Amino acid sequence: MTSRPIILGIVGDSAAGKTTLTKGIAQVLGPDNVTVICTDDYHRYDRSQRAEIGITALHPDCNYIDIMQQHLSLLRTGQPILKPVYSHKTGTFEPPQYIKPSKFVIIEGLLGYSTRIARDCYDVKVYLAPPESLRANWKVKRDTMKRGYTAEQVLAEMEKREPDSEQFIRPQRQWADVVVSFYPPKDASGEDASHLNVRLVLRPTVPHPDFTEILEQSKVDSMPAIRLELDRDMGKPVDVLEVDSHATKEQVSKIEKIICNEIPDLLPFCSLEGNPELGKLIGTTGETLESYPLALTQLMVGYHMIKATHLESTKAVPLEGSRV
Ligand SMILES: Nc1ncnc2c1ncn2[C@@H]1O[C@H](COP(=O)(O)OP(=O)(O)O)[C@@H](O)[C@H]1O
Ligand SMILES: O=C(COP(=O)(O)O)[C@H](O)[C@H](O)COP(=O)(O)O
Repeated sequence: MTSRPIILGIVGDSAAGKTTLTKGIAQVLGPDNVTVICTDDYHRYDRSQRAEIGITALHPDCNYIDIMQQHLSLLRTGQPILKPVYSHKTGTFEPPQYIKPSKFVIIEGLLGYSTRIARDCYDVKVYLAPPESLRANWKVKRDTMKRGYTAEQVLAEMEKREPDSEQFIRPQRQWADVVVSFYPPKDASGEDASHLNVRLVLRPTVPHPDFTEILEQSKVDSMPAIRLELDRDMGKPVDVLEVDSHATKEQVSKIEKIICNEIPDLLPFCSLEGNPELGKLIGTTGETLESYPLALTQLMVGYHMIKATHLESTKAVPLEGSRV
């Protein structure tokens, strides 16, 4: 048991898939072990005030970033918070909620990495970056089905938000340890969620599993379903792991082994054998979807969270003679 919660950040634009990935990871780690916080609750203005002022929810001035930061720092040290509550249903605020952090805390939202103090609170930072066309489809589908907007209203809102997306949301990609982009394969006719590939940008800000074997294989085979390349992201060197939707169970299990060999207690949480929830997600219409690219994404995030737990428990044991 670590002395403080392990904090995962999931940041990205509206409808980039933050809530979906958060739910999947919470399911994989066991919902009772996870506290989820959505930073939309820190909006400074309600929906009608925003319209009146002419500010979008993506602008830092439209959010209590200072209070979000304070709460992040409290959660990191295991302390409770009294969190504001924003309702996407009514566009107004509801009574605050008392929240005590569990073993793992997932903070998902638009501006989670916008300040250094906030960034320093996370153990693992993920940024979601689907292609803009896919995000627009996801947003139209979700906001028309679940948030009461028309498709025209959603598209007009996206256009209005674009300058703030460019200035405040997308630059946060640079702070992520892992950038996740689900994308449709080139030959895909639609955007069936079970057929999306994933591209994982792995920054050297955290130590990733040793994928040398995959790198060697990628040099020999032409376009294997799972491949690793050295690349650059925002100008900086990174590893890129890509998983195609048609990867086989054997190929996925091979990666799983590489990851779990290093951290055996990942197995019950994160292997296809050990956890039937891995790689599953609930689609917009409530349907259950299953995908290996999603399973490996959840596995990678789980790996970093469990690893952070180990690092923390090593730190928590004082070295002999270190007490004064
Ligand atoms: N990995 C994914 N695969 C398939 N569909 C997804 C995925 N992530 C998100 N979606 C779709 O996009 C919609 C918006 O995702 P959501 O998680 O609500 O985004 P956010 O929380 O970033 O606003 C969801 O309703 C779902 O239909
Ligand atoms: O962009 C988002 C964030 O939510 P998400 O990342 O889940 O899309 C919402 O549009 C704002 O919170 C404003 O809400 P509203 O639409 O209620 O005015």
